[in-house]
Amino acid sequence: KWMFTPPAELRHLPRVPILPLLWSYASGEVEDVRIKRLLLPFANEKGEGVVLVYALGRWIVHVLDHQIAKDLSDNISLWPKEEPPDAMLLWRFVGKTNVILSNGEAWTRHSHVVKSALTRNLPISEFVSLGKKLFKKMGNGGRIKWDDYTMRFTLDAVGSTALGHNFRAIEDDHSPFVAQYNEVMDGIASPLYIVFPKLEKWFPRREVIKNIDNLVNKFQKILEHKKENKGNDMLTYMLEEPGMTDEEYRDNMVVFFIAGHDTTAGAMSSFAYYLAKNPHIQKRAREEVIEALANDEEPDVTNLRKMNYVQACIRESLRINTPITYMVPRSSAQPVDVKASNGKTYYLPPNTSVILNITSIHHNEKYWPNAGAFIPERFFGKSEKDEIRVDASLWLPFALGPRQCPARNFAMYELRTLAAMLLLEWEWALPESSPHSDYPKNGFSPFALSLPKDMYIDFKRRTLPSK
Ligand code: HEM
Repeated sequence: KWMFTPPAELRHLPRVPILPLLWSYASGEVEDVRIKRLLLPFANEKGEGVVLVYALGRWIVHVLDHQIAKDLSDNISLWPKEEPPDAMLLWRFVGKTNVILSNGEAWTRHSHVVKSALTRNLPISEFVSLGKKLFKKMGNGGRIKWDDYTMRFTLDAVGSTALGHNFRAIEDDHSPFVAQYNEVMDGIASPLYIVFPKLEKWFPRREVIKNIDNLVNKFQKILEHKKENKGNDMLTYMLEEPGMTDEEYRDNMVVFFIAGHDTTAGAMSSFAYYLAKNPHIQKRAREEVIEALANDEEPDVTNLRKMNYVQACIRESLRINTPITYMVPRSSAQPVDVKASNGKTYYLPPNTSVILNITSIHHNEKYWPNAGAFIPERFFGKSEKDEIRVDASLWLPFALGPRQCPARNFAMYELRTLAAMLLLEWEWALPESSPHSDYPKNGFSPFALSLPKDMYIDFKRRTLPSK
């Protein structure tokens, strides 16, 4: 028996061959490529709905079958989120009592407050004004590092709509908040400490800890300010819901930042990328925007709803380069037999770490023929007007069941607003010899995010800069 043998209770499960996996880790391959190259072909060849994958010193069950994914997601009391390693510095930043990490009754309480804050208001006009700022910064266009611009846009979007606070990520290249936030996230995500969380105890990183505490303090100050100065933002709405401590309010605000900005930015980068690669799709989407806006100057909830094709392009971007590669591990205290759509059952012993693998479901040829191709028409029925309802267990960028993303409507409108504005005011193409010319190259992420990195795009103005 060697160190890569799974524990006895898991050995009955099909396991992805270890050598190609180790090679993949050693060569720094990103998650989405590894899934499409190793996990998915292995599972499909054997007709398996779950596979065992070795990662970070342990064996984890990945779910690739949509039926199992759905059953697990629907039953959140049987399948709570697993508690991640104690020592991780992430907890110092987000705390443990917030909507994304809690389970059971605590989760119900947090989720109620967060959902009601998110549904009070759809801030489309705020997205429009941030879009204008972004375009002003883009000047006359040229070669732009689009993943950086989308990140600044979504940071300001979540800052202004969630906290009612302007972090000046778009207008100020040296925004102190952006610099500090990035430094903290880079520190937390240091690969060495992710692989060996115990190092955090043995060799505490004082500089990183100081940065985190400073940043948490900033959020605390914003919270105190907000109590006296109510606005039209989620924090104000949350404060109107009783039953949370100051610490819990603050931790949930940090959660909004972490969950809300990279994900949406990645989706926006992918959207522009696929339309750059497919000029005919870009052209058609633009024609739709021009027609839907008609005499309106700006996107609003009514004209955005007329942009079915743009919406399909966004949904297809979220499928093909899904920002959250797979979900946070779940584990059940009880033994469970799970049943795949092909009838196979798998026995999962108590306390097994289970991961729902979104990328693998989005790239399964059985569900999505020609899965590697960007085809917005997948989301239409006979005509563009009759939008089909895709089975929610096959298109799951926002997850499934009670714990799916509470901000999916917010994020979709944020994406639709910027997409419409972009199509109206700009044309864009991928530079010749772009490293992304075959497929979008995502950055390395210890948090299972698949986000295009260093993605330069050439932009050309269609209209005069807005005043
Ligand atoms: C395109 C953008 C987005 C994508 C693809 C996305 C995707 C997801 C996914 C897959 C989950 C489930 C994670 C899991 O259970 O393991 C989730 C949860 C969550 N998301 Fe999003 N999200 C996006 C934008 C946002 C935004 C803008 C916010 C906040 C303003 C947000 C807030 C949250 C929160 C609070 C949760 C935790 C819900 C819970 O555990 O009950 N997300 N998101």
